[in-house]
Amino acid sequence: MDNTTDSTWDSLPVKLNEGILQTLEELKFTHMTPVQSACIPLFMSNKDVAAEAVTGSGKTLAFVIPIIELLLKREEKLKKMQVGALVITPTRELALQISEVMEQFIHKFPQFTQILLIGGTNPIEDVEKFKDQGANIVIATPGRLEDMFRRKADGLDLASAADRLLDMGFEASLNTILSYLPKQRRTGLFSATQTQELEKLVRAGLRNPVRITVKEKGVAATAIQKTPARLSNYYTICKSEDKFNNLVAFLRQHKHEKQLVFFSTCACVEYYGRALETLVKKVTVHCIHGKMKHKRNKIFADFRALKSAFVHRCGRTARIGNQGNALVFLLPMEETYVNFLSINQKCPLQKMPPIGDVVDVLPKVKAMSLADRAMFDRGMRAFVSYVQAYAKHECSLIFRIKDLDFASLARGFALLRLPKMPELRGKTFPDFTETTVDTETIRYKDKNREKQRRKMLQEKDKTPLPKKNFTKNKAWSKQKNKKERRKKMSAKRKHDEGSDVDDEDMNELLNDTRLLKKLKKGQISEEDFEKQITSGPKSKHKTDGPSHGSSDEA
Ligand SMILES: Nc1ncnc2c1ncn2[C@@H]1O[C@H](COP(=O)(O)OP(=O)(O)OP(=O)(O)O)[C@@H](O)[C@H]1O
Repeated sequence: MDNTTDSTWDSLPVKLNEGILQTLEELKFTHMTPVQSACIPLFMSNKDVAAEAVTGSGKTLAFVIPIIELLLKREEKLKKMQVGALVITPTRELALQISEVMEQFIHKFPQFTQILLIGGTNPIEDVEKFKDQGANIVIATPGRLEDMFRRKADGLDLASAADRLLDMGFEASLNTILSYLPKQRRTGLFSATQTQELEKLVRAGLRNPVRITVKEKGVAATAIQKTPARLSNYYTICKSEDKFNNLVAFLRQHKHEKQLVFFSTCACVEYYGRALETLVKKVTVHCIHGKMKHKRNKIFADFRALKSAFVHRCGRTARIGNQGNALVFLLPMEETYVNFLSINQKCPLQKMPPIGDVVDVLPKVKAMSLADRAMFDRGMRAFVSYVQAYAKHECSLIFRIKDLDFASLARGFALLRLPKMPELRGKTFPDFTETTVDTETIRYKDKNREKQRRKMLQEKDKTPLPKKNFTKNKAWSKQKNKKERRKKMSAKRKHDEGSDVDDEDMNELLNDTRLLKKLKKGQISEEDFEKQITSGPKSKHKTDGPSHGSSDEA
């Protein structure tokens, strides 16, 4: 094992429980990894620990083992519903993985129970499960945990005896969670990278923590690598409009490997995921993103169960002993990001030779949008979300929204037309050709949805437009009258001291409003409305032309 130290488990200052040693032997984990040899003794001597170690470096056991050891050391035995340890992690997937590792180790200790509290299931079921099976170790995501804390009324008092680890990114709920935890506790914080947010959390949740930074074995202290040694990172440069074509070509050439494809937003996953299902034949595509409520856990389990080699993106990838590759698609103007990653994040990327056999699949994606309005909607949403995410990129010096080629991007998203959004307002895009098809005519494949859309369109047609639009089609001469009358009204206002509108004007205004209301209720026809509203001056200011005054207020 490349990433382990020379130290075996029995070299620890405090001997580990026999049950734990047996499991380690069964797993053939003979030596500790650096993060394990640093953290385990610290927890065992009752210290708080803030550890930063690369992904795949064995952080899970660095807290799972001490959790069990500390629970075993308790003088008072834990009652069934008494929480002795709490593990909080940012994602459901990570929670699931941790609970699997925990399970491997606690099955030798039947006195302990664990419960997984993650989203995607009914919280009531979790409450029932908790009451029924109890749980000494809770592994949770922050949202669900906060929800459970608040259920004190249901007879569940998680807060009374909770303990342990925190993770990043959910500051608000983590602070709430911290407020529920007992002051007397051991706390550890494990992360792959150090951020300011995390630092705040260390200060808020840990007491005089010992800080551990683990560099990979054999890597000089000056060039700490934050990605696992067995993960090779590649990048390729292509224009916005070529990105998806390149991705499809790459996936078609790597059909027999398991891949994780990351997009920048949930909406992009929804859109491109559907397109990939159609375009990369004989491959199962699972879409998974944060806005999915229910299916997420199952999809993740299905994906993990697939048997094939691995090609993955950095992050949850090259585990100890496993090989992983990552490939990132960058725009020409984003190439400086490679330097940034190499210097700031200690994450070097190698340039990959251009992908061969790239074919233009975008017309097929367009055809999908033309065939189903749901796909058309997805494309529009994906584009908008991408632009918004780009605008918010934390590295805005490199990812410059103002330099983004929207026309090329829209072509790459296979859009039929550009959406209306503030970022595009007032700009023209001669390099983007809209479809000649009226996109309003694109139908939903789903019959009910289409029926509903038609109904809504009809209703929209029926709804009277604001009065100013009614006058839009009026004879120009009348419109001119109106303009002049408005001008005079405003001149009159300037003369009038006190009230802007005199009684008669006010009456007219009220009368016009009444007419409009009648029209909206269908009590008069549009024709009658037009007639009455323009039917000669009632005003004392006869020179003003047809009575008016309510057009904008209506
Ligand atoms: N001492 C060890 N010897 C051999 N393999 C180990 C050892 N400790 C952990 N592993 C294995 O290494 C892999 C990575 O460990 P783990 O998931 O804990 O990494 P991690 O640091 O938590 O990564 P991440 O940041 O991605 O969550 C796992 O497959 C685990 O079973």
